[in-house]
Amino acid sequence: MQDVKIEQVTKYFGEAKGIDRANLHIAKGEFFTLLGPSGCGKTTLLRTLAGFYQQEEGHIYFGDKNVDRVPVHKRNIGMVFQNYAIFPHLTVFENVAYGLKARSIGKADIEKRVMEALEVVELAHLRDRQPSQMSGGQQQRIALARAIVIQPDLLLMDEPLSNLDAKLRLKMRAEIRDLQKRLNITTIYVTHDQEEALAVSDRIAVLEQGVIQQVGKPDEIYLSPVNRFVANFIGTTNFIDAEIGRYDAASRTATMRICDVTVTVPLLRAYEGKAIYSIRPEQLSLSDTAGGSGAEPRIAGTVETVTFLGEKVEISVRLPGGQTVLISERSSAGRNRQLAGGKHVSVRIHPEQSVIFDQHGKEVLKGYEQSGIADA
Ligand SMILES: Nc1ncnc2c1ncn2[C@@H]1O[C@H](COP(=O)(O)OP(=O)(O)OP(=O)(O)O)[C@@H](O)[C@H]1O
Repeated sequence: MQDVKIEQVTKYFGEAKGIDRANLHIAKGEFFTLLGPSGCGKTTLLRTLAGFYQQEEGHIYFGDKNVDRVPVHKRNIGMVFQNYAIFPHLTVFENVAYGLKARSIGKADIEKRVMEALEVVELAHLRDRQPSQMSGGQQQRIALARAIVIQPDLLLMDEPLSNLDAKLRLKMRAEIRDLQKRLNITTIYVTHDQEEALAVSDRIAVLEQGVIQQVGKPDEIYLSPVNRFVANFIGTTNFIDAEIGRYDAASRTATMRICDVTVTVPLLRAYEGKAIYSIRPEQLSLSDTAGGSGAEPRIAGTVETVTFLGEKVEISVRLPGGQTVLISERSSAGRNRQLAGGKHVSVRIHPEQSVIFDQHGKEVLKGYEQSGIADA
């Protein structure tokens, strides 16, 4: 097991940058996820780590060892791909044994190690089956067993659950997480599925167009996104137009107007003008009493739609000026049963739980954890 350091790694495809100056330090035993939309460079970074691609700039270290020039088969990496990549004409046992045979390991040792790996993924009883007679989830477990049987220093997984149906995906992701923790293998996992990333990872790097935007624990990424892209990509977020008024350097606060409400908010730096108020649907709430400021600032609005989703209800509300916000409430709140399109409500905007970005969404002006909100 190793830690992994990625320093200023850049990989071009012709003129285009697949990965642009990536810096990461992944700890021993960590479950680390590369997350981002299609084409953001996740696979490029993973393949560069594996040695399938040679970076044009920067360095990669496994532990203290620089692996820039080390070929794929000498990096001691276990890999699991989306399409399983198992051999259909070999049995389960033979598939898992394949990588060990290539390493000229003795027969008895191969038998022992393959069976141990198959025990880990709970497939030992199916050792003589052909993969074609097995389910997608089982085939992916064969691929996992094959990846771990070589006792890799590093486990790389590229969208390993994408070919599975939704229910199996949930089950397998819990299994992968559990197995990774038991074996304590440093793991780098690629997905475009933010919920999956939040559920399995110790830490996540969010990428956009080849550039790492943010690295953090799942809750940090969710609650304290560093820019509009991350806030938008992870979960659902409301972006409400806001206007920052006078900044008071002594108290490091400014007045902020959203629709017809003005509050005083702490800011990280002096700023005036247009801004973006970013808040999650579950951080907004509805109030029966109409409009106004007060200790809990509220904006008057009109319900547009109410969507029942089982344990929660999503309510979209049109605010003065025409913007629509999404509010999520527990179904058991009961009250939301009486909600219907056209009803006048007021929305509690909970400024203390918000993040405020500059007008371009590039910079945080107020973080989630900054308190000191006052009625203006
Ligand atoms: N072999 C290649 N030749 C040229 N361009 C490539 C190659 N591989 C990737 N790219 C480009 O590099 C960028 C990053 O691609 P990459 O496959 O790493 O993205 P990704 O985040 O893994 O996407 P996906 O989730 O769709 O697999 C994209 O713009 C892609 O078109």
